[in-house]
Amino acid sequence: MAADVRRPRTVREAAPAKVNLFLHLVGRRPDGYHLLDGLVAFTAFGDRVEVTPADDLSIAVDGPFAAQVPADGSNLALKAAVALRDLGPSGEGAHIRLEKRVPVAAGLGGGSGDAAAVLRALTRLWRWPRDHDLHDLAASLGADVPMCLAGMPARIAGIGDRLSPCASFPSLPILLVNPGVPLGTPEVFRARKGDWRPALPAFATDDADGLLAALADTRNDLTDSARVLAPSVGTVLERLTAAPGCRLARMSGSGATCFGLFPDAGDATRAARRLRREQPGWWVAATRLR
Ligand SMILES: C[C@@](CO)(OP(=O)(O)O)[C@H](O)COP(=O)(O)OP(=O)(O)OC[C@H]1O[C@@H](n2ccc(N)nc2=O)[C@H](O)[C@@H]1O
Ligand SMILES: Nc1ncnc2c1ncn2[C@@H]1O[C@H](COP(=O)(O)OP(=O)(O)O)[C@@H](O)[C@H]1O
Repeated sequence: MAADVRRPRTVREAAPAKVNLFLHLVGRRPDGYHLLDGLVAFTAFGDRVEVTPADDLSIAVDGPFAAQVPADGSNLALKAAVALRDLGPSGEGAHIRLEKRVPVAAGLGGGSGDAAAVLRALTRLWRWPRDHDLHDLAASLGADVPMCLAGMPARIAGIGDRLSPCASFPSLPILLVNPGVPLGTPEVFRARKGDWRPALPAFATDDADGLLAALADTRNDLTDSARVLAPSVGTVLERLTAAPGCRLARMSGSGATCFGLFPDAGDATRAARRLRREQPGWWVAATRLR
């Protein structure tokens, strides 16, 4: 029997939620973009992307947060597909199904993660060489897209587009909590006041205790401006800080999602249950770093 050389009918890719474990602002470029020093990691929780062959490019969005994102050419997932197709020789199409499970404008890199997952999925569907370098294409879609394309824990520099992957990383339980207030990234950067910091030297991220100790000397420099725009960020941080077993409570990216790191998964699950009961309007997800 001849080998099956047909194209795959469906390719699925995860779009994990991104978490900024710390985020320091170290300067500003003439074009207004901020220079960052940070540590980014991904969670076992995220959106899901599925691509199937089609003549043209199209997208359909479902899932709990589908109503909050456009299902047209302004969706970053479809923009990524168009940019990739335009780079290739054959002008192929695909239908994209996006399951939107991550809250939108939430500091979890939702749109960037979707764009990165579409790039991974389509290069598989269209059988592009595995080593094709998509960094510049990803960077043209957004500062966060290259880190989402790499999809691994990394120190970040530049405007977030320069990555130094971490050699090893603990699979710590993490609780993600969003107070249900969308926060626009440009508005939060614009509202930020204060000086620049020097970039930190590299530090080890091999085990939970070492990582938590190193993170104690860091922060998210966008927290104060996010709190001014969305005071409920402060309430979420207070509740996470008070949760038994929470070793670090902090905002991710430009907010408003905050996270708690818990060495014990049982503590994270119990805190999630309590917060869901007491704050039914909040979005709460207990997951792990990966
Ligand atoms: C803040 C971060 C931290 O990881 O995450 P999110 O809160 O978006 O998840 C990112 O830097 C967001 O990256 P991303 O959302 O891809 O940004 P872009 O679309 O390129 O830029 C949106 C706007 O944010 C501001 N921006 C973004 C990145 C950066 N290093 N400096 C900036 O000042 C600029 O005003 C820019 O016009
Ligand atoms: N696939 C997508 N997922 C989320 N947001 C998207 C997407 N495509 C476009 N957007 C738009 O991008 C903006 C930022 O959303 P998102 O990427 O979730 O936030 P953040 O940058 O805070 O992580 C929103 O205003 C949203 O309408």
